[in-house]
Amino acid sequence: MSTAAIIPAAGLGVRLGGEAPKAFREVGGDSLLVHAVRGLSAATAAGLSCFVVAVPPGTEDVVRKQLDPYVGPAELRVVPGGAERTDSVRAALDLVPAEGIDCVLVHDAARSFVPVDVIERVVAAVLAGAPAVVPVIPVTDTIKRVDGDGVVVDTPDRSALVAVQTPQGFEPSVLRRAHAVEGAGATDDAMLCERLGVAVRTVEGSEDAFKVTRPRDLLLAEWILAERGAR
Ligand SMILES: Nc1ccn([C@@H]2O[C@H](COP(=O)(O)OP(=O)(O)OP(=O)(O)O)[C@@H](O)[C@H]2O)c(=O)n1
Ligand SMILES: C[C@](O)(CO)[C@H](O)COP(=O)(O)O
Repeated sequence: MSTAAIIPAAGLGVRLGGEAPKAFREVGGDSLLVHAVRGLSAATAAGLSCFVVAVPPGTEDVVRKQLDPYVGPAELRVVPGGAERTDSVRAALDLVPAEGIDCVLVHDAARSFVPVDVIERVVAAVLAGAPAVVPVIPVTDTIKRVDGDGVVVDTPDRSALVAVQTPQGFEPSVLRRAHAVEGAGATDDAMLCERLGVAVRTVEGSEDAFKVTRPRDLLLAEWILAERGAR
């Protein structure tokens, strides 16, 4: 059994702010990207044999050196990312080995602290036959749909809503088919599969798999590291 991990890490992090691209921002002395790669590597039951990381163009050599100590025996490939997340994933997918891979994970560098059990659940579900798998957590706010003027249209039944995280897992040919079609407006890879009519299965995610998006998320990241260190 062999898994490849695509890590889109080419975003600028406009909402986070700061000088460096988001994946290079440090928490506890390591970049968010290093935390993400270390997390995936720790999921030994996932059988990771290859990492393909999409990075801001021009940073490929620096990233290769930075990540090399954390990938263990797995192969490391680094590619320049694209304008949108979907473009970065597609560029990385082109470098996933064509043979011998049973599962492809797509994992945001910005979801740097995903617990091992979430990663392993996603891979296990793909290996059990699900073509596409996403980790999810319940929505805790009441969600409303609004029109262009900000007026509430309706309130969807919250029990049928979930928040979607990464890593998302795919049977390799399904992900390739999904990315072969126009990806405009897709904010995750499962959405591309949905457009093909592929059934996307959910597994339990974790609050620790939150996406570092805004400055206060860095405080949560520091807290998670401190809590894990204290265990
Ligand atoms: N062109 C892009 C845009 C995003 N990403 C990656 O996709 C993940 C999720 O994206 P998001 O958190 O939205 O990151 P940014 O696009 O960097 O954030 P912002 O929208 O605030 O600029 C991140 O790991 C980010 O690096 C990417 O590889 N290529
Ligand atoms: C892929 C993702 O993290 C799943 O929640 C999310 O869709 C990324 O969205 P963003 O618009 O790039 O923040």
